[in-house]
Amino acid sequence: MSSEDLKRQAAARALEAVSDGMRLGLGTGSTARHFVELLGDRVRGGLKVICVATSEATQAQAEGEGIPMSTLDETPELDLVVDGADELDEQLRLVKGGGGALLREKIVASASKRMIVIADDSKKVAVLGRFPLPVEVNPFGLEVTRRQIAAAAARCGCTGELTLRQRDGKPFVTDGGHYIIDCHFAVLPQPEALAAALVAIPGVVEHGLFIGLATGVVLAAPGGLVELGQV
Ligand SMILES: O=C(CO)[C@H](O)[C@H](O)COP(=O)(O)O
Repeated sequence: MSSEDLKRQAAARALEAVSDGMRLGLGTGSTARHFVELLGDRVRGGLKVICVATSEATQAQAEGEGIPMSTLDETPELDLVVDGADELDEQLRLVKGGGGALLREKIVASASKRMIVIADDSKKVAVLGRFPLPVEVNPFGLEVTRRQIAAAAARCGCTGELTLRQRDGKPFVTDGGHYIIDCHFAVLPQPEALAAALVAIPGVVEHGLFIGLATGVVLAAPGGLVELGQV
């Protein structure tokens, strides 16, 4: 079974948690893309939902599927967000932002009663950190912020290369107009302490550690689906 098949299976399971009248957050990335496609089928079949996207890319996909879309200003309370992740652990702590949408993803997740994460089982790790931690930063004072991230991380037991994310030879720019520094720490021994240290840095807009937000996880493995938390 291909990795895309596994992602679609996880997406299909999450769709079972959706019912008529729900206000939904739509995640970003290749796994969330399957969910939006499957949701589009259900909407065309008569399901009534209103949705908020976590990125311009997802907004465009959802509109193309004919899914009724809203904004967080019009719909500030959501019932459920379904999103992917770059890494997750047994405690449902996540690393997100591989697709660069972490800020909107976190705002949408914070507005939602429940967050179901969908992924193939390669994303589950014993200790977070194998996937470089994305940190969204203001372009102003980039080098100051980079040094402050390195110092704060070292106090939390994390060392490694900090690289400015690039696309086509230029800094990658998020939907919010910010840059992303990818932190290659290999392990994050104290995720909560690191999260608190990063948000205290003035130039840091947001970081990719999602702690206390996911309420359920659907992992697709070749042998079947594995669920963590409440799905
Ligand atoms: O955080 C994200 C985007 O900012 C994605 O959810 C994450 O990168 C997972 O993507 P994929 O489903 O393509 O593996």
